[in-house]
Amino acid sequence: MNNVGFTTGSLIKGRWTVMKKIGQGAFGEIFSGKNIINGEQIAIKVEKVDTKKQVLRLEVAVLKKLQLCPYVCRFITCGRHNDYNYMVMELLGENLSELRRKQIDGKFSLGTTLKLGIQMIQSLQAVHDLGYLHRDVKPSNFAIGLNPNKRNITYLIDFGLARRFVLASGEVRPARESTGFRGTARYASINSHLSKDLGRRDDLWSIFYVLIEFAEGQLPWRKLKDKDQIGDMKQRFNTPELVKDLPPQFAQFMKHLKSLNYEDRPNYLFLQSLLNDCYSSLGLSEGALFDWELPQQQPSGSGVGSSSSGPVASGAAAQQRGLAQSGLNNSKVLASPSTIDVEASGKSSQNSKPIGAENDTSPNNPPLLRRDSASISQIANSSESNNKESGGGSWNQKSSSPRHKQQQLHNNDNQLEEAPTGSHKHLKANNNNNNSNSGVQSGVQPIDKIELSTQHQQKSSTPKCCSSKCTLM
Ligand SMILES: Nc1ncnc2c1ncn2[C@@H]1O[C@H](COP(=O)(O)OP(=O)(O)OP(=O)(O)O)[C@@H](O)[C@H]1O
Repeated sequence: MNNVGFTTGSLIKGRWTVMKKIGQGAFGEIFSGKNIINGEQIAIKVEKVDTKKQVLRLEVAVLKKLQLCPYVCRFITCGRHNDYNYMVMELLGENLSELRRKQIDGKFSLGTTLKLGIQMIQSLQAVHDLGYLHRDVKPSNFAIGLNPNKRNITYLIDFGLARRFVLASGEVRPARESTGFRGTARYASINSHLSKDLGRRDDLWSIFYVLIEFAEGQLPWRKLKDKDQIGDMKQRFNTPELVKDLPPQFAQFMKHLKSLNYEDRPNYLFLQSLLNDCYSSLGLSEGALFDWELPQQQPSGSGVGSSSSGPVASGAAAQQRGLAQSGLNNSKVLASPSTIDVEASGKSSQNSKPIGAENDTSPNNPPLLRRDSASISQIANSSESNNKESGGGSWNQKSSSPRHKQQQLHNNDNQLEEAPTGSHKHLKANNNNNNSNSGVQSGVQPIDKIELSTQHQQKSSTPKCCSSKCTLM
């Protein structure tokens, strides 16, 4: 992309100075920058105004509506500068694809994988409960916080392929007969390969594949480029064989996903409980550090999130990592988990804090959920499982998380992962079949219209900072 108008030193609206390019996606470029008035570090996503398939408008619309979710990147403002539309947002740290590639053997420890899985499920649940599908879940679309005290929080980014899946009535939109492929080939669900309309289950399938890659360092179809071949291989591996080298909870995870129909609400709590149980069986403490917080895994400084997580006691931390990597179930080794946390991270209040109740989604208490009484089978059989969805918009708006309060106050592994394919970018032959069997149109234009036409209904949750300024809106 010829980025005239967005070069280092450019000043946007007299407030945002552009620093350096930090990301290149299929749909635009991302720059780091700074608010010259208050010094806040920011990220700016830009898209040329004459780009054939513009997605920033949709992304802004979705991101604004998701601002109450503590696991979604904070939106700051948007507008137009020279020949570019831009969106200013919170600057995050490295994405999970970059972090995985920095690990020994290109994989995360099982402990880190499980904790990431729990956070990722929580963020997707929040998005779904607000009535949206993400449709491009992949490691590079999750980034950790930039500040040292947020490097244990994973934020979902990139809503360029998001889609509203509920009608104004709150019911799930009827599935379209054929929609074409949506997402990124490596992580897309089999349904996407089959051109089926995507539902909440499909975002969870992508999380499932992501977690396998995190834990094993690879997926069986990693070397394939052709999306149809990848789809074929996913079908072949659509059995517990895919997770035979992982703890049994992964097979149970898969079983639950397989049980879901298009319109079903996944049992997010059950899936998190599985990961939580697996984590407990490793004997790791709730406050255990993520792999990148451990001393030998400090970022090299090349990424945007190169902050240190504080002083370390390398022996304890390395021991923790070794245990997690090996998957040993030896709780005695970690007999003093809080000591390890305190020594290793220097931020004990956060990492060694007991985790709250199952529905606690506080970002400062993110890694695990406590399952005190209900057994997994009880949870699986609860009313949350396989219910027919009756409405979205149930994100916990009473969240007392600091992030939530803050929002109210002021409001690539891309070569490896491949670029996303979706309605915005690859309007392929399948679009001929995009007519809905329900009369709901498909493709980017109708989706945009739906997104934008629903804006006013949700205005109360829209940050004030941009309501009048956003030329994109
Ligand atoms: N707020 C942010 N802070 C820091 N880095 C970011 C931020 N937003 C995006 N990035 C970086 O830029 C990369 C690309 O961003 P994004 O996914 O939004 O663009 P895209 O054009 O939609 O990409 P893709 O084609 O991969 O879907 C991300 O993987 C991430 O590394």
